[in-house]
Amino acid sequence: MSALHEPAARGTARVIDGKATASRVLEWVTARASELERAGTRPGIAVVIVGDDPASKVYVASKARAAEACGFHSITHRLPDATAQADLLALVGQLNGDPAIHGILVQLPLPGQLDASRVIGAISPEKDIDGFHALNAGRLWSGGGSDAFVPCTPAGAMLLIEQVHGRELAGLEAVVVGRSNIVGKPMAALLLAANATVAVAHSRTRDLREVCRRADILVAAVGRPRLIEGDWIKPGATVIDVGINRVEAPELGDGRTKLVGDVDYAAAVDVAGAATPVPGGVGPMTIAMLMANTLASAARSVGLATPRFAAGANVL
Ligand SMILES: Nc1nc2c(c(=O)[nH]1)N[C@@H](CN(C=O)c1ccc(C(=O)N[C@@H](CCC(=O)O)C(=O)O)cc1)CN2
Repeated sequence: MSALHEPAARGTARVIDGKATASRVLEWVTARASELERAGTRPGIAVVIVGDDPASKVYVASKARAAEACGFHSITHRLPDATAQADLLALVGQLNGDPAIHGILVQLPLPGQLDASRVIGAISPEKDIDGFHALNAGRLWSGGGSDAFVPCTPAGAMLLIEQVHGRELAGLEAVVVGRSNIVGKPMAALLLAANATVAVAHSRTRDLREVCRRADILVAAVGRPRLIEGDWIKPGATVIDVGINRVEAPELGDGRTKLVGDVDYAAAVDVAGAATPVPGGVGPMTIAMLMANTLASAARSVGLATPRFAAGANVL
């Protein structure tokens, strides 16, 4: 085992600071965007939100703020809850043809009358900064990574893993708990592309605890508050918590709530070598990587190579 892969001693998990890493990515994007604009292309992003989901409204506002801070041209389309599929598809079609827009994103989840996979399928793959279009998913799985837009949450999680292990994960076992198209599956593809040995576990996996205990890198993305307990974690493992669950917090009084991940963080830090907190771990990386994907799209639209941010190994 190389020095980079050596686990920390029990009880001393390093905190992987997603907020700080996201700031570094955003600074880097801002600098590259300004160079691109000086060369004649200002990156443009369009965010579409349908309905009034409170969390979605917060995320969309954060995306618009980040885009403006990066110097992008940014527009947000807010559509009513009862929007018809045809109207949403018409808007996507219009944005596909707008040369000032390099990245299009439709905030999920969508109201029940709308078919998310048809809407995602209507976004031009060259403007699909979420990386959810089947063509980009296929490119990711078939190793055509340089042309693919990689979904933002897994791409951000990989940058956090890179800080602990570097880019080469050969010899390490990774377990991804969760098999969504947005996180679990692309996460597995990225870990595999970095040469980790990858297992994807889910609600029907037999003896999930034992499967998790094999992991040198454990990624939790199931949306079940504190599902992963301390004794599910291999001592010294790197634990990446993608879950963002709002739970009641009686200790705060006044019926208040708080965010927790899919991992019991207090227990995990006693066992893991490194771990992401919630909030402040993977979450902030999602928006930073969205800005990086928009920058990449704008660069590609004028035939330039895709600019890439490198996190650097063992910088924690
Ligand atoms: N079209 C998309 N829809 C959704 C995506 C997505 O990537 N594309 N992901 C999530 C929501 N999301 C971005 O859209 C998102 C979630 C969480 C965070 C974040 O920064 N979380 C913070 C806590 C924020 C809080 O206090 O509520 C953290 O974890 O520290 C950013 C973006 C679903 N929909």
